[in-house]
Amino acid sequence: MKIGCIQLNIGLGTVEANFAHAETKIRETAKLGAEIIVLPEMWNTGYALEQLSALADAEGERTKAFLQGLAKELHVHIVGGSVATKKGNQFYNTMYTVTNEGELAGEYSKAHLFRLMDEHLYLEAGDAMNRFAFGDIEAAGVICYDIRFPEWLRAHALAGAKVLFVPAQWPTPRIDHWKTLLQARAIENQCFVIAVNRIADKEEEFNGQSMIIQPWGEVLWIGAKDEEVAVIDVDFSVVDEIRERIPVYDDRRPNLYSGLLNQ
Ligand SMILES: NC(=O)CCC(=O)C(=O)O
Repeated sequence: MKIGCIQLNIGLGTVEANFAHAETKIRETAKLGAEIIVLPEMWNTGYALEQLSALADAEGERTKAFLQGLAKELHVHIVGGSVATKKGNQFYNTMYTVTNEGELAGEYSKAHLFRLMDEHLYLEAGDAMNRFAFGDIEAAGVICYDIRFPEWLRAHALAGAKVLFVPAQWPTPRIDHWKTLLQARAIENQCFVIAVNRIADKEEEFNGQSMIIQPWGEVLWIGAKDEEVAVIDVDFSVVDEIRERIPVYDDRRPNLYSGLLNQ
């Protein structure tokens, strides 16, 4: 399966330019043969949180139509990163995934809000999981800071996900955390992790280094520190083989610790 990762350069609050740029890059990635395309976090607005009432996508309608139209036309599955949305009177950081037939496969609002970037002051947290499938590929999606919560990713793996998609806006000063956490989540859940970070000219420092990690922890690809489109071939069938080799899921002792986590 060919995975197209787009390390998008996102403008702060420039919604029209961001949509136009995303479209150009999605078309370019599809032309390179990608079968699944992945975008970064909050690509419509960047972290223009103070301007959400003017900029957020009402009920995600524009984003859904945009992604569904391109997915169908280009016959490519899209993990639509995430966008700032307004649902009812509240704002969210929402991921939409669509199949290559243009069907909405998943909708998820970030469950863990990142205080260091003021998300808790402007956004509401989502409270539902994000499991979906692209054909026979069982997948899940979480957003950026969510990767610091291993229980949350484990819950998605226990629900059947074999590939975890992680759109992000992860700043450069903590890029070592990013790399280590992603690798750990892949190894402990025996899943593929496909994580796409953004690029920025202004704002905080964001310099990509997106990653595709296979379930044994091997890094199959790491993105450049600049805007980049990459298409990487992955073989999802190794998940089952690795889960048989070290049967972590059979050896779990949930009775021992699930109560302890519930506090
Ligand atoms: N956008 C985010 O959730 C950033 C998370 C982050 O930087 C972290 O260190 O965690």
